[in-house]
Amino acid sequence: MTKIDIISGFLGAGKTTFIKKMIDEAFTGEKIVLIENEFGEVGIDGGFLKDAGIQITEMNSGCICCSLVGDFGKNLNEVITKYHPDRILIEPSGVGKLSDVMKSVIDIEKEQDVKLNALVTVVNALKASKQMKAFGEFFNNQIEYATTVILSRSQNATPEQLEFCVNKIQELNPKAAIITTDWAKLSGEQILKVMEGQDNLEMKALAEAHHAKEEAEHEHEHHHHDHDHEDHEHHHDHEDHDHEHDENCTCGCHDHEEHEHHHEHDENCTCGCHDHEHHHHHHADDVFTSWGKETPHKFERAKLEEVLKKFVDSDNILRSKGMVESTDGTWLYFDMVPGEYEIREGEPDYTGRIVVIGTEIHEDELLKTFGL
Ligand SMILES: Nc1nc2c(ncn2[C@@H]2O[C@H](COP(=O)(O)OP(=O)(O)OP(=O)(O)O)[C@@H](O)[C@H]2O)c(=O)[nH]1
Repeated sequence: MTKIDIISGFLGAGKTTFIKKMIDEAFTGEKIVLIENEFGEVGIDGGFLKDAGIQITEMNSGCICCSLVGDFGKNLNEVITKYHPDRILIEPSGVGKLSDVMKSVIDIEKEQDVKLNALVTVVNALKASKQMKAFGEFFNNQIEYATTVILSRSQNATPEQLEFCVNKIQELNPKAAIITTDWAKLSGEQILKVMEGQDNLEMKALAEAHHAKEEAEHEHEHHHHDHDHEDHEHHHDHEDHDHEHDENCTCGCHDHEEHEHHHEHDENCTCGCHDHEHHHHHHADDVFTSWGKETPHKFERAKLEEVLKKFVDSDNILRSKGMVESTDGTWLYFDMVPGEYEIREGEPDYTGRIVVIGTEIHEDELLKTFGL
């Protein structure tokens, strides 16, 4: 029996850092496969466990819960048949919906000797409330379906921030265990006990129900499209119907009251969706854009800092990471999430790689910013 754990969390929350800790401390002796889904085209994280004997499967250029859903199921099946691992860790892209990833695993449970095990969501304690507001559709889904929520950076949060964050999480999911202690102070074993100690039956049922509801609404939208021009009255019926369903919209647009008048107010919604009349669910691919570049360019460390500082201050860049050669011959690995960035030295890689993910990003501007 292979255990399948899903470690979700918004862009830059700390999923990879957390997985690394658990592999080092809690999964020793187990045969592990890590399936990593990076939203960006250029895989960055894959290299870090090369030497740890962990089998890594990277799926890039899209989201395993939307554009890559079929490939994901196939990949998962192959991994199980080929490696018969003790445990598969799935790290969905930061903008994946946990319920959709769960659904794919639940489908595989019916065919293979596997068990959907821990449902963990990593949340940045310093940014949770802002991200919840801005990207609710993706962010909240990851919290709603988790059985364990683990806070990253809790050591840097004020007591008020921490309490506020926990209250918000509990509003969305009163049942999840929430790990609020700085995870560096906890052993991997302690965390594993919490992760595996939660019953996930209810969450699985909810995820299946959620999926079925989305499918039905999707059908309904198609139906709506089909009848748009043929039958005017019918069209109006459906419009009213849309209004009735406003309160169920999870699009992350902040003002649901205004949503009732969505025809006039479309342009104010920040959800990135261009067509409110017909789309009540969004795919990450519609809302977030990722840009990736492989480059031999040598960077001054100061220049890289300047770029990352600019990103930290911007409203639309949500994540940047990569590794580049520096002008002094060392290699600079960098990570940026809203509010913070870090640059550290690392091993040379086959070429420099840069990823930027955000809501309104333009390739030509980014090339200019990086001096490429
Ligand atoms: N101070 C602090 N930094 C953290 C913590 N967790 C993650 N980070 C930093 O946050 C950045 C992003 O962490 P990752 O583990 O790569 O986050 P991720 O969720 O895998 O990010 P994606 O690649 O966007 O999916 C890195 O610079 C980490 O060092 C934490 O608990 N405390």
